[in-house]
Amino acid sequence: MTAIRDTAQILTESLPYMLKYRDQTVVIKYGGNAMTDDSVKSSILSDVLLLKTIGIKVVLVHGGGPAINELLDKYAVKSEFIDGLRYTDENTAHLALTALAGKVNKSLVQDIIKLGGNAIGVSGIDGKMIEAEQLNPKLGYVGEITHINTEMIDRILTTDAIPVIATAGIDDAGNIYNVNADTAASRIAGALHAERFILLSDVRGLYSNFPVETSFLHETTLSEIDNLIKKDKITGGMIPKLEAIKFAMQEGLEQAVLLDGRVPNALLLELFTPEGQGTLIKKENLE
Ligand SMILES: Nc1ncnc2c1ncn2[C@@H]1O[C@H](COP(=O)(O)OP(=O)(O)O)[C@@H](O)[C@H]1O
Ligand SMILES: CC(=O)N[C@@H](CCC(=O)OP(=O)(O)O)C(=O)O
Repeated sequence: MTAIRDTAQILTESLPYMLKYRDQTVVIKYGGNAMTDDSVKSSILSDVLLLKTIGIKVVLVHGGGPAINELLDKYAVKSEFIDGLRYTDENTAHLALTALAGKVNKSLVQDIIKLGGNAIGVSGIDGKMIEAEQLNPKLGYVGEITHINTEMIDRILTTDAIPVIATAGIDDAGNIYNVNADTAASRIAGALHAERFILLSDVRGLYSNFPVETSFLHETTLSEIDNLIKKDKITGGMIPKLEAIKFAMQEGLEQAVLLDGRVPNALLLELFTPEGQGTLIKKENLE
């Protein structure tokens, strides 16, 4: 009986948050290592489906670095990263699109349908959703995003299906670009004026002295992040993530959350409890 009462209490306490986010847009970036474990994937997708079911306009943007690596290995194509971005020749750009828009995107759609929901998977090249140009000749077909067309996402959001977006870019000449999924997701969240933008990763959030647990930051600002980067307290894959967020904030995104996708029901705990779980990044401290 107590357990049932506890459940009822939890549901009641989450009501204000459910009402807060109903009809609001929540963009979730899913990628990296949080993708490789099937039980983690299933927990994340069932949370995503629950958000959709209670009336949140949820948009799932995904990467899939490990799936790209696997396909490149299969064809014995070597690849290297320069400052966190994969050097991409034309063949690699097509293989990256195949891995992301084919394997990863369709398996996410399949899993959402298996859970009882509905999803429409599209890539950034469809409908010119993600327009891009060459970022740097040294990186080959790595794209710099020039424009996000939100029309198709808006249309899917009027249906019962969750938009699932594979991040690839295209230019008017039809060249396909490999774009960093954190960057693409940040730009999509900015263009949609999302109420919440959540980046799922395999770390609890941001630390001022990684990995010292007591240095975990529940909340931070862009200027604090700049200071930490200057002091070399933020390194590796976290830097492009934060740069992507910073850029999107300059374009209008209000906030972003770094969240550990490995924690069961991380999305529900983040959105529907007062404490939150990850690191909330704001433009500036308004107090
Ligand atoms: N200050 C920091 N706080 C948190 N993580 C950090 C920090 N500095 C570096 N990192 C590293 O950044 C990693 C997250 O980036 P990355 O592995 O690229 O994520 P993804 O799961 O999207 O591939 C963490 O696993 C951690 O090793
Ligand atoms: C240019 C570039 O580096 N693109 C990434 C795209 C995938 C990605 O970003 O996926 P994750 O979110 O899983 O890391 C790549 O080729 O790995």
